[in-house]
Amino acid sequence: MSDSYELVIKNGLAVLPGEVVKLDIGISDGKIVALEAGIEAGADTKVLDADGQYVLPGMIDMHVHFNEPSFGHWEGFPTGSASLAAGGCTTYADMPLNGNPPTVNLAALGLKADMAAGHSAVDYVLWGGLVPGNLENLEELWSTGVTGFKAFISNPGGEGEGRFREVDDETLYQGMKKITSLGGILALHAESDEMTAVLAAEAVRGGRTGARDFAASRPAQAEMEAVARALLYGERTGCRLHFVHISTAEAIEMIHKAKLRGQDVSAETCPHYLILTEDDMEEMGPVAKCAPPLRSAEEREKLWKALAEGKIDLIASDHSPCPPELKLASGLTFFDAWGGISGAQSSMELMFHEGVNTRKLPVTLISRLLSGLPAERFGLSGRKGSIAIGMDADLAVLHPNMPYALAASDLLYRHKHSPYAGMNLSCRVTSTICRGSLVYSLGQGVIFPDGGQWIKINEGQPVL
Ligand SMILES: NC(=O)N[C@H]1NC(=O)NC1=O
Ligand SMILES: [Zn+2]
Ligand SMILES: [Zn+2]
Repeated sequence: MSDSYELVIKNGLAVLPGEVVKLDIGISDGKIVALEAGIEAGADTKVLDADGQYVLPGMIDMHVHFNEPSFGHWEGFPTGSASLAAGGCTTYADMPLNGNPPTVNLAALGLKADMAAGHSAVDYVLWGGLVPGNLENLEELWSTGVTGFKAFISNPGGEGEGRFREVDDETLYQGMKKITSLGGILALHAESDEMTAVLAAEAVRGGRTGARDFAASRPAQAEMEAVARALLYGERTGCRLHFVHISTAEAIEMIHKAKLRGQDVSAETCPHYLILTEDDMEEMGPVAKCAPPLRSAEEREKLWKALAEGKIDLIASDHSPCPPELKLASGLTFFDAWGGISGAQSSMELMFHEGVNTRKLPVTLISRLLSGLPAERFGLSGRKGSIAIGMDADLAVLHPNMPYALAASDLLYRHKHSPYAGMNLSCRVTSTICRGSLVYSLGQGVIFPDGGQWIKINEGQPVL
């Protein structure tokens, strides 16, 4: 029996659903096949000694922008996925923007899938988009295996003819009806375009173009108004909803109340809203610009409280990279600079560092937000998101006490800028395993750069 394992991870603290147990993990054919103390490795078995380290389910990052096709010079599947492998992520979801053409019909999905195939270090799923004029394309996207649909309620920015556009209210409503009929789910960037557009224009007209002016142009009520509207439409259409990158506890509370009323809705936040503040945005400059913007330290504390109370469903990075000149070129105001934070490589370390080591939250809670809950919400939990017999062997080994200063040169992004560069972290991902293959180790870097597979959510199943 022992010879049949291809890999055994020995002596680690395995983060199982609800408990942490010191045991060995036996892996065969890319699956977890044994969970017990004292597994014996055969002569041909590779052994990874995780003594003193946590073995977590690999992160499932439901929100990255890798920018292909056409904007691979901003990021790309090879570099983006390598950075995720180095951060303990084993499955990610690529957004239908900021590549061009955006993923809003079958042809564009095919283009993106071709660019990803053979170029990803870890597994992935792909989002389709809901935009004005593509209602008729949602069914073909869904039946081909997209994980769900993404729409913007505010202007997504970006470049190029044919770029992704925000939805008008009628498209949002009709889109929800259609997605309900398919059995799909709609992810929303929820900020009021009315409010943000008027406030931004006023600020720019008045010459108020600094970091704090940008933050003031996208206030909490812009997020709350868009969440309220989408919840209303969701209630009337029965559409399953997922709110991406929620930045305020008030909006989390609105979503939580909708859940209690019986709505099928989930809320995501990102490490940057839990770690950084508006003060950091002013100090660091556009490298820390994102939308919704970073908030006050007080707001950040309220978000941690909501997280500890179980009101947040999942953590995702919203890695939205760009070339440095779009952040830093001389003459760019804060409003002109690209809005998006490069952070995907650091999500697990940041959440462990701040959530577990500093704030003393349970490892099982943080792990569930990074892996278990996203898997359950997006139809992956039969294969991924937890450490259990029969699951894909998607694992991250994390040393809980390995202080290091994150250097720009550690970042595997195509462009090595991030608000986290220079930060002192207390813990470190030392190995990442995807379907039983070691894809990253601290000593060797990214090892298996092209083995990731597209996990088609709906493949082979009739569209409801
Ligand atoms: N277009 C795009 O990626 N926008 C993202 N960036 C950001 O900071 N928030 C977003 O929605
Ligand atoms: Zn967004
Ligand atoms: Zn995004």
